[in-house]
Amino acid sequence: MSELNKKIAILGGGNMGIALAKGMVAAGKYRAEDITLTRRNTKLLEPMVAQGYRASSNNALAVAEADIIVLSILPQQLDSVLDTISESIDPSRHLFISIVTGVAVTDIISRIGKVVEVVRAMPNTAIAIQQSMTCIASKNASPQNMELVKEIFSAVGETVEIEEELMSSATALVACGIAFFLRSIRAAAQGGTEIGFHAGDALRMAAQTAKGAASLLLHFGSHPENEIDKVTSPKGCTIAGLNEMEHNGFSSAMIKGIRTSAQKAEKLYTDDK
Ligand SMILES: NC(=O)C1=CN([C@@H]2O[C@H](COP(=O)(O)OP(=O)(O)OC[C@H]3O[C@@H](n4cnc5c(N)ncnc54)[C@H](OP(=O)(O)O)[C@@H]3O)[C@@H](O)[C@H]2O)C=CC1
Ligand SMILES: O=C(O)[C@@H]1CCC=N1
Repeated sequence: MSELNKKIAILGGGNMGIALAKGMVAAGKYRAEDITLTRRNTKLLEPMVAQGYRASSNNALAVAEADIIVLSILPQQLDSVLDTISESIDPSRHLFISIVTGVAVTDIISRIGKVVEVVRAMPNTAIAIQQSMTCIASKNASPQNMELVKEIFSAVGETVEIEEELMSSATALVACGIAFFLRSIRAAAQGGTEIGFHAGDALRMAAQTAKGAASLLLHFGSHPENEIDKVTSPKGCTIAGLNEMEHNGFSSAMIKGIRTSAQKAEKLYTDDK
């Protein structure tokens, strides 16, 4: 069965569920009519229905009609959703993709009570514009299904396969990371406004500069310090600004924030029990 013929049920049509659905269709590999999004308040899915997607509040029916099931609910919503779909699951047919933070493959299997293939994926919100960084891991998926999941997420950005044990770290670095970089861009724009630019101009200038910095690393495959060395003139203003930031804990704040996020991600599901 080609990807274009597979039916997909995205359980949890919220921020990520919608972004994934849109990204998959925009990438040209999937049809909106083959994707069903579920949520309890289906009224909020009407704009998606207007674009050809299917919407439902019936998770069990959506699963029964699908080949691929994407779990995109919050960790604290997972158990009740799995309980409502367990009878509709056919392990010989269904492939599960879970983007739920902090939930292991074994957690899903033991809640369902059936040995289904589960691939965990950790994308970020840039999936909406096919610019996600998605980390993928599984303990029990076949190589073919791993390949299929990689293809799905490659259509909406870059992918990397990691050990499942590193999934919480991946959550902090790539999923939460979007917010961390956005906050640093906001801070740059606030600095820009203080030194003379209108807020809108400062934000555009900061965002394009951040894009340029990331693009340099991705284009040359270089280390940030190599690129920084090219900016910092001796006795210049860049090193003066950089050192002031470091004296105030810039790198340390980012490192500690990422570590705290990873620790929180690891406990999101279990702490809720
Ligand atoms: N946001 C992000 O950047 C990222 C999030 N994640 C993970 O992805 C998952 C989804 O996150 P996100 O999209 O941000 O969260 P949202 O809260 O936006 O989406 C969750 C959706 O699940 C729906 N939902 C809740 N209960 C049910 C139910 N019983 N049946 C069907 N749908 C239900 C909610 O709608 P309703 O209330 O109408 O039912 C809501 O639309 C989380 O596990 C998160 O940790 C992973 C990577 C990045
Ligand atoms: O904040 C959260 O818990 C989710 C998981 C990763 C990004 N957002």
